[in-house]
Amino acid sequence: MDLGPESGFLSQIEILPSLICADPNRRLEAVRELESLGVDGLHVDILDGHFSPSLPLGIEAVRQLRRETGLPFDAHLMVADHAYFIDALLDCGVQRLCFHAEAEPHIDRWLQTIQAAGVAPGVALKPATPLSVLEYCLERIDFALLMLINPGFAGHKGEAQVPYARRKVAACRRFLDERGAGHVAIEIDGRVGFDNLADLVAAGADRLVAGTRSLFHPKGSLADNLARMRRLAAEGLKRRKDG
Ligand SMILES: O=C(CO)[C@@H](O)[C@H](O)COP(=O)(O)O
Repeated sequence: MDLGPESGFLSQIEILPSLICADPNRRLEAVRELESLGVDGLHVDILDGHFSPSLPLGIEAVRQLRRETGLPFDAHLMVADHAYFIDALLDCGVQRLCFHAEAEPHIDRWLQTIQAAGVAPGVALKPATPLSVLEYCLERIDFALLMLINPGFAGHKGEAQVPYARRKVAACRRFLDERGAGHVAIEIDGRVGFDNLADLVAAGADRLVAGTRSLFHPKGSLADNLARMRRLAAEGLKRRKDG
């Protein structure tokens, strides 16, 4: 699905700061700074303490931030109850919305609901979930979100990226291309860092969820870290294009 320029998302490799990685006491300032730096959108993680073991950001916080910024919201549900959260996020005004295939027996129904609301739908997969789950979603989705860690915590608290991250991203790119679904973007989430992002882009990732190992890395400013991410993303894309 090509949403075109009205989707609000701009560049080829997108860098999407993960809101749960910003200092909760400075979240609004961080959003303002990120907007001034020209990021492509904000990644909005919603965890419910049930499907995923933490509760870092609530719907009301998302609603308040929505009023404060014109940046597109790229929402990622890691929840058990899709009826409540999909309705709430559509009401908040997000531009993209994905949910986990593992948590939903009626995937196609929710993709249609999201699409009918004029929002770009996506399906998210936990690390060990096979890509075959995407087979009959391809006509409906704008993106596939590949989690490269198990849903739960941003970097300071959680586990390492899975060792097969690059292999899964490359396999997903092939899976999509072989089915004529090259327009479906691959978004990657979980420990995307300065050390691995060029490789992951070279393997086929189009959208990078930027967290504690890159954009919010404590050693640099947001501006410096973003510039470094952009350089590495461009290097990875060149490698992908050069084959
Ligand atoms: O979604 C989650 C955890 O469930 C996180 O992966 C954040 O979205 C990004 O944080 P880093 O792993 O990049 O620190």
